[in-house]
Amino acid sequence: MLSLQHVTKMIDAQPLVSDVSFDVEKGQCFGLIGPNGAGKSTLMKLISGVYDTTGGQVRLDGQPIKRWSHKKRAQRVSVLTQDGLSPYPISVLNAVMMGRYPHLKFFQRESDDDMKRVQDVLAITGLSNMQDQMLDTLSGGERQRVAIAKAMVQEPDLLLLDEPTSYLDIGYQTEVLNLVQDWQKRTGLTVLMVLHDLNLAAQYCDRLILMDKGEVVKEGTSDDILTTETLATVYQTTPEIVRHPTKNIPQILL
Ligand SMILES: Nc1ncnc2c1ncn2[C@@H]1O[C@H](COP(=O)(O)OP(=O)(O)OP(=O)(O)O)[C@@H](O)[C@H]1O
Repeated sequence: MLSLQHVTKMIDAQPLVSDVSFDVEKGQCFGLIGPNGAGKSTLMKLISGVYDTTGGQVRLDGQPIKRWSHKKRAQRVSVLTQDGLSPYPISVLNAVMMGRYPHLKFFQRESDDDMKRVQDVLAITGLSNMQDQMLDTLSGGERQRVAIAKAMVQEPDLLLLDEPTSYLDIGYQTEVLNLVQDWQKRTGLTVLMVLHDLNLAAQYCDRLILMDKGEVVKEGTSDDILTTETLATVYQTTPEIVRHPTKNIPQILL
């Protein structure tokens, strides 16, 4: 579904991302992990089309996304960042409705069908009773939920999340990731997310890609990646690895 082939990005003759290749199949959730400055956000910008690649290609369903129109990209790829939606004084309903815009023609008004999709998503995300509330009166966690609802009504094939849980307490962290996971299972959505929390990455991602200095160090399951030896090669620490008592996945202790 998503295929990166020898993707490289240079800025001012500095390689920010070097020769990165990997494939994500439809319906999979991949986690992008690695230390600060590893190139994760740059890679996300290359995939979403914010940056052009200096070398190599990003393909979606076999087609180079570089050649896609902005509109087509907006219909198929949705991006969620750590900040969620900015706290503008617009209602939750209107903010979520904006997710339908890539599907509307110029000056076309939202149809009853668009409104139904929005109402369905507000119900799924538990936002129905907040739909008239203004975004700038919501907490960061609530705004992140609105951002997910907006992404859902966009009905993308690929969801890119760049540290979606950074500013959230543990309750909201699991809420946001559970919402994404339920959505993924319901629709076959493909997900690529940057996470600093390696324990959450192990719990929510099918496979992990460990990056350092702009390169992929290793790709594999959480069992392949979350080992003391592998993590010690890129993080300046040697964590203990334990098994999650009920989920049977590796978890780290510092
Ligand atoms: N526009 C830019 N111009 C020059 N250098 C940049 C630019 N954007 C990022 N960099 C540099 O590229 C490197 C990778 O940055 P990037 O933000 O992709 O890393 P990251 O893995 O997402 O880091 P973090 O986990 O800290 O968010 C860093 O050294 C950063 O300073």
